[in-house]
Amino acid sequence: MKMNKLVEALKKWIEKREEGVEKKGRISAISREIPKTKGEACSEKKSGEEDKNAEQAKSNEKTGEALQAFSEEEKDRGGQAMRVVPVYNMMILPNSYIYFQIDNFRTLAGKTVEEGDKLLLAVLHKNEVDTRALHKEEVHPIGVEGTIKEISKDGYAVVETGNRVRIDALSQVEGEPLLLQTTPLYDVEDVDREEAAKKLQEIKEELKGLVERFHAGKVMAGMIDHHQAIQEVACVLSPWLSLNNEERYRVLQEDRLSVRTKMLEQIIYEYIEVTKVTTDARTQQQEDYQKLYKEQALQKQIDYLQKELDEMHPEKVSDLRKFELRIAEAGMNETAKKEAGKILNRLKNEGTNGQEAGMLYDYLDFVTGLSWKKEEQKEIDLDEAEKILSEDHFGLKKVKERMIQQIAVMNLKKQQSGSILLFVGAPGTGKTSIGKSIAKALGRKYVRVSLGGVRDEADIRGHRRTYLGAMPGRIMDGIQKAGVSNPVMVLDEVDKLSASYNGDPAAALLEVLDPEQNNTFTDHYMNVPYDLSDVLFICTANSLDTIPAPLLNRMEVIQYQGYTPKEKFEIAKRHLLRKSLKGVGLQQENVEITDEALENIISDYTREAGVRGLKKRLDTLCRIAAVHLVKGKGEKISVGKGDLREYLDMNPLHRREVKEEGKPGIVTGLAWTAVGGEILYIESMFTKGEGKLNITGQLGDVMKESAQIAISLVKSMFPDKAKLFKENDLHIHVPDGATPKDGPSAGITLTIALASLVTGQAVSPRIAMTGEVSLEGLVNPIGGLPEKLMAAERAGVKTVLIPKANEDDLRDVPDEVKEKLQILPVKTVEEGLELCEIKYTKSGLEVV
Ligand SMILES: Nc1ncnc2c1ncn2[C@@H]1O[C@H](COP(=O)(O)OP(=O)(O)OP(=O)(O)O)[C@@H](O)[C@H]1O
Repeated sequence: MKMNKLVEALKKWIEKREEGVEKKGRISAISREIPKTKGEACSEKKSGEEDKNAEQAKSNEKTGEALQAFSEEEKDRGGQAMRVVPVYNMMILPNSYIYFQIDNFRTLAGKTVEEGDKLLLAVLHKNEVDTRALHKEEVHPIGVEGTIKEISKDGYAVVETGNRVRIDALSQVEGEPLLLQTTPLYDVEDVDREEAAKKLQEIKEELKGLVERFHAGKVMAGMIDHHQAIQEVACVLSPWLSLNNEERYRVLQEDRLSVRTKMLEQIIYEYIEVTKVTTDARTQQQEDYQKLYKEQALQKQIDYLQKELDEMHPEKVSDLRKFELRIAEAGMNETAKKEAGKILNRLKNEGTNGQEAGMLYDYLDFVTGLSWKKEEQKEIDLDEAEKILSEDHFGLKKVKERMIQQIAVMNLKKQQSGSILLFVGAPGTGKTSIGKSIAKALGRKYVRVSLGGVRDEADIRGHRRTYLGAMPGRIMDGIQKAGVSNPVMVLDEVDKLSASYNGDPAAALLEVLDPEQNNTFTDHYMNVPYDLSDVLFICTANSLDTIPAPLLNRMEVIQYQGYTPKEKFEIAKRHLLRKSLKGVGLQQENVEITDEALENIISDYTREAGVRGLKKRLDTLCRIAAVHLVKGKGEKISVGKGDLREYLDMNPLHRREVKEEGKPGIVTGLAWTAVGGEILYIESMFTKGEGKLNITGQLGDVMKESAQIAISLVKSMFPDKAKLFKENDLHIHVPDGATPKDGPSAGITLTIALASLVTGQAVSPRIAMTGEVSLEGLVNPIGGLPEKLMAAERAGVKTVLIPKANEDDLRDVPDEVKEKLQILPVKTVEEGLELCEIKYTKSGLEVV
């Protein structure tokens, strides 16, 4: 903008100047090019003497008293009052035209400047100087005389310069023009004029070539043509020259015309070259930008047209295009987007019939099918959540309470996930299905991932794509099925994971569940990170024994105790029957099962801690009702206790009930199994022999050790009977022979069985017991107490001996079970013996 203004102003001025020259008679080109020599300057001075005298008089008049400031001597030496225009970083050359911005010029020269005013251009040493009180030391010794040729309305002042002068003295009275004393300086004319004219022409051509690239190129080229001397060109270019003040002054200082001309040539050519390079670079950059903008604009147009076409013919949208759209819209992170883009390009290059096309296609289909967007955090109404949980599941108070706590914390912390819960319990106790209700209560998608039998790390983390038939892992597969990034994911049967030579899946699961790492979980197949931090993980297991400790550490265990017959009855009435009816398309009124029949199904046709078997029996009854209905035998079937044998087509299950009568050496024990609690008998017997020990019934190492402890304890408690162990072989058996059993909790049962054997005193089969025993005879705590007590109650046991340390666990035992049992906590084997009425004296001598 500024440059354009300057160009305009210059143009006008040059036109005007040309007119003036025409009128007055053109100044010879040579005289402009080559400054006047001393002789010429003198002769010219004479010819214009009259005018000059008049001008001088006018100037003197203006300054008046200011002249007084010079000493008489100085006045004699030619001291005169003159307007001094101090300049800085400007190209000041004799016999040329200098262009000033008008405002700037007025500041430097004074407000009252007029066309025709004489002045002296002095070069400052420093930029910031108080020009109203200028001192000789502040200006360079050589200046240039000049006359104001024009003060244009366009905002420019033009000064025509004359000779160089040496500034001998300078004096200033504030508010008055400067007084100065100068001596004219004459150039040493040592140039060949013709040669100089030729060089000037060359420079002008070069310049014209350069300005052609500019916006106002034509105007500028015209102006260049009018320059009649190299110094004029240099002065016009002054604002754009990258020279400092001193370098500029050095040109002015030079007396020899040949050297000065060379300097100027060099300066101008340098300017031309630098400008060429920068404009070339700029043009290149502009071209690059233009190309980019053009490309973008074209791409936008293509996208728009493609979209229109796709909308008109959705059936014709190609798979590649579909992937393109899905990648753009999926909300993927940068890495995933890049990877998907790369694979899409490979697919494009390969073509749909290429060797790898199938694999590439599957990959894109998978990653673009995932939801990458973060789901919004929902505020969950606790009452509503509680209601949903209660509607779907009967009982399970502890689980529901814990879940409500979790939701409250998630609400407070504005998080979508929280602690990882591990539901442990017997099959069919509702561990998996409550996960679904939790998802419903949270208003989130539910997905179940079964980990049963997983042995390969790749099952969790996926196969690398280089494998033939590579697939994503089960976790990412689950996420894709859920279609959201924040589902409730139930990892079923984490206790059934096992390590193999293909890596440890539990270790991979650690990464999935660890909140520190799971926001960048990288499935090998996807090869890009995915944020799992919003997924609410719930794990289920039947037992804790096989879960690796590091994995267990990350979870909060919630035990499922198994249901009492009463609870099963309620579950069947409220939930299972309805589900079974729905499963076969019947209504409530099509099947009537009497309460007695239902109780009988629970007691005689199922033997389980959960309700899965019960559900199967109800399904059978509903199927029979369906056949009945379809055959037109009636709208409804009624099922009473007596019909069960026929309808269920099975014998009542053999109920493990306690024996009626006790026998020495046989004692009732309690066991915990993955399917709930069970009663078992420890049987012991002496046979003729020589002190050998026979253990049968598939007992594990720990249980065998418990038998050894029991023998040692009995020997020490009944020393007089110890010889029995030496003289006879001892056989210990635990039915069911085919079921493996292990664990230390049969310690007390084994000890009392042996005590009963050696003393010949029978223990009532209605007394059952559980507890680990130490060599000291102390009874230590055991696990699974609620299940064991439920089993005892089912089997008709009346009294149960439990370790004293397990007393607290009685809180988890249903009241109806506690009501039916006499539960006796014991600290030592001695107490146990007493309660079983085995006579025993501390000395061990008084055994009856
Ligand atoms: N408390 C309950 N209320 C209502 N229905 C229940 C309850 N407990 C279990 N069920 C029902 O029993 C069936 C089996 O439950 P589920 O599959 O959740 O058992 P699970 O504990 O996960 O078993 P597994 O350990 O074998 O996986 C489901 O149909 C479930 O709805």
